[in-house]
Amino acid sequence: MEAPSPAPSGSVSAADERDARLAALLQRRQELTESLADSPYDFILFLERAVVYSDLGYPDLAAGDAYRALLLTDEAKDESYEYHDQVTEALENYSSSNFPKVLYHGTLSDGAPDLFSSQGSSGPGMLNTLASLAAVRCFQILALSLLLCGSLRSAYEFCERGLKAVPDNQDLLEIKSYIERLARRRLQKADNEPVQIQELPDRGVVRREVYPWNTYEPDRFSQESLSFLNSQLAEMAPKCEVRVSNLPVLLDGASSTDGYDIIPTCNQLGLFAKEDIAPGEVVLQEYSALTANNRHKESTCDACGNELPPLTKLGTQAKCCPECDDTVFCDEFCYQKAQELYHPAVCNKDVDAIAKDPEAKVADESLYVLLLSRLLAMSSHQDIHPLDVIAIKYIWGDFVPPSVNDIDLSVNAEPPPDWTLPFSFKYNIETPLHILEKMDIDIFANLDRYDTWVFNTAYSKFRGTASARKSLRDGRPDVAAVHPFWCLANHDCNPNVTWEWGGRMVLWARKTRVVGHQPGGIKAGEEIFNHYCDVDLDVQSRREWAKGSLGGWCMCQRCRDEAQAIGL
Ligand SMILES: C[S@@+](CC[C@H](N)C(=O)[O-])C[C@H]1O[C@@H](n2cnc3c(N)ncnc32)[C@H](O)[C@@H]1O
Repeated sequence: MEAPSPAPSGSVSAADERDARLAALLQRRQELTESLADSPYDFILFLERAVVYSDLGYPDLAAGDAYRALLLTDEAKDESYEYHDQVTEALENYSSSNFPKVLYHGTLSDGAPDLFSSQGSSGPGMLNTLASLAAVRCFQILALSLLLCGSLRSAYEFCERGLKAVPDNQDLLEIKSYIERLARRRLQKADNEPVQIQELPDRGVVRREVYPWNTYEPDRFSQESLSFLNSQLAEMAPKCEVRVSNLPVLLDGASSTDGYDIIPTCNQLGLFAKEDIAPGEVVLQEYSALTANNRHKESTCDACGNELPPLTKLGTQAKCCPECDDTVFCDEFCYQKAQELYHPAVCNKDVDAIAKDPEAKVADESLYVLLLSRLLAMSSHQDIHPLDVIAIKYIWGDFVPPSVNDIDLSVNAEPPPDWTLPFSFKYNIETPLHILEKMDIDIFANLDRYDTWVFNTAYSKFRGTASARKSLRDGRPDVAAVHPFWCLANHDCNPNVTWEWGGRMVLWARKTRVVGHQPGGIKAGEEIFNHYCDVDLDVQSRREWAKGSLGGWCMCQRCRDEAQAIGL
């Protein structure tokens, strides 16, 4: 075999071509985002950006844009709708001689030619033609993108809605058969067995990353970030400080490195003792209003998530919001915190029932979307970008580099294993937009704050850091919270602290350590190690658990020693 000849100088390698294509797509995305800031009701721009997202390999973001475009096509068709006039104005420059290229996609009107030809090529007729064609394009992008994200039931529903308008549309028919094929494979059904829509899985996974255009992530290791975090920490944990911690790289599964003296490590943040802390002493006490409760009309504080105080003969210290009686707080402190941080954005806005009392199988999802809802209320009330809300700004979302997430874009490709952010049309796109609309936020004109990628970034930060409490009645998770300082403490299966969440999240120095029942207490300079799992479990169970919750095989000293001792 001949050795490959070196590429002639000046020739472009495949990698260079790929990089150039990526750069051009990112540039186009930026331009379209800026155009949308100027003309937020132009559904053609949303569709164009959806296509760019698809080409970049972000089908979830493509679905988000196609869905906003679809909502705007409805606005265009009905004069009585809220944004009808704005859509009409935004689209007045399109005409039959300046027809949007994004609508030249196959024969969008297959099976229903009259639907489009009879509507006209100027004025309101033109608007209707554009809206009808764009709606079909939206259905195609939604169906295909949601299929790629694994949200099969929603993909199928959009296919069906599209086929109702254009029954012979080839793209939609093909996508429908792909969905059925994939569903049969996932449900382990034979090729000819019918698939019922209700049985289609709707939960998939998408990329979990700092998007290339996300300028909101701080450099968490910079002196500026550390100083800010430590100024905030001073009151809740006076004997601790935030520092860079060197942690083992988590592995995907069993490895032979348990006995090694040196294992691969990476830098993250962690909490450290600045002074000696005595056994049993409180290490940290943190208040958070980034909480969620998925039971409608439950007796918990709207702000901190704690059980409301009981009614005594002298009454109760609980306090209702004077404007919306259904919202109750533990006491004056929680009421004032809510007023300061989020409540005016949702007061009397009819958001209370959204995502409440869910079926058991989506109890977790409902808590995450309710945490997002609280974050959106904080962002709106504090008039800042959601990713600048202090409660999440410095949280690391266990992101992986965008290059690791790149995909094969063919319809037959499975999501690659590195996609780890749970996704569904309902919780990542539809419900957040519904919540914003209830809060009287214009979901088109405020795209810079409330774009789909912003929701995904917030979800990445919640997953892995939110703590949940289970109901004593039925064991379902019904209250959740994010405590951004508590969650800076890393995990160890021989922890030196333990935690409890009531109205505050509290960390205590353990009186006795798990390994060898050594006395507790933490020396100045030592790292604070919390436990994310039940440390009484055996090493195998702890490591299985850690794969889901910590992000990989736990490599703490106790796990490595115990695994080596039993020859795992
Ligand atoms: C709740 S955060 C802890 C704070 C985090 N280190 C930071 O920089 O913000 C949980 C993440 O920290 C890392 N982590 C925590 N404990 C660890 C350990 N014992 N070994 C390796 N990584 C750990 C994992 O990446 C995990 O997903």
